[in-house]
Amino acid sequence: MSTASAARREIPEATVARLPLYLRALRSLGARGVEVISSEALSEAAGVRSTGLRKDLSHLGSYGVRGVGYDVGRLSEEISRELGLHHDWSVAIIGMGNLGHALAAYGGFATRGFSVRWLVDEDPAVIGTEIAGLQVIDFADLAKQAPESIIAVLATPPHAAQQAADQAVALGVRSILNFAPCVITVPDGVEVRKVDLATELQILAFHEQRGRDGELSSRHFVSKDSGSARSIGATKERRTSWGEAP
Ligand SMILES: NC(=O)c1ccc[n+]([C@@H]2O[C@H](COP(=O)([O-])OP(=O)(O)OC[C@H]3O[C@@H](n4cnc5c(N)ncnc54)[C@H](O)[C@@H]3O)[C@@H](O)[C@H]2O)c1
Repeated sequence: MSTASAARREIPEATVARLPLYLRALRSLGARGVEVISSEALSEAAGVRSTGLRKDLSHLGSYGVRGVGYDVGRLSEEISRELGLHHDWSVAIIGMGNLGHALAAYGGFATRGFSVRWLVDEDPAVIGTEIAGLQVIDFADLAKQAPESIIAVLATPPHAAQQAADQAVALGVRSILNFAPCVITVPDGVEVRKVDLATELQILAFHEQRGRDGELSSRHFVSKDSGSARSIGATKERRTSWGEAP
């Protein structure tokens, strides 16, 4: 199938969200010299059910070879292409406080095809300073320097996030990763993804609490205040079925 027709193919949002998990697992397998992988082993490596994985990959037109599995290199290529990772993306971080500093200093984006090229702030005391080898600029300079297609990472306080998003959108930004704990409104055609560690912690707390409640009720012979109950909620060690790489 041509790249153009692949680009037109509808892929469910839930599948798109899992593609990076498959890609990470495949790259790790490839780095360890694994050339072919069964759907079961790949699903385990990615932490996804194998039936879901087969369905997801069928959206890409990848069905693997029955009884053999998926070619690790080829599938990595297909997923990378589908995710648009065959060229570098330029990223602007907006809000250069604690989080902005940490994100700017993180080297892991570049190895995955995302170059942090602009650091933006509105505070005159911050503008002009150098962070991780880049000079912090304001929106006016971003407008002069940035090409059309950039991804904006919002790391402003929540009260400033909407204004910062509006300014980014006015510059033509169509992709925003929002770290601020608030909802931002954007016009049609602009994609917003949200990262919120506090929400993830709350979900973990929910499961931790459920696990503890279940443990306590099933282990009714252990007194709650005896101090003898084991720690609970530990995750089982995951084992890969393809064994260790040579
Ligand atoms: N998603 C997460 O898991 C997560 C984790 C930590 C922090 N946060 C959030 O990230 C944001 C930043 O946190 P922080 O500790 O770095 O804050 P901070 O106060 O240290 O830094 C915020 C920076 O944004 C700048 N700023 C404010 N308004 C701006 C605007 N309109 N345009 C450009 N820059 C602007 C400020 O000058 C400052 O440099 C907060 O919203 C915080 O809640 C999210």
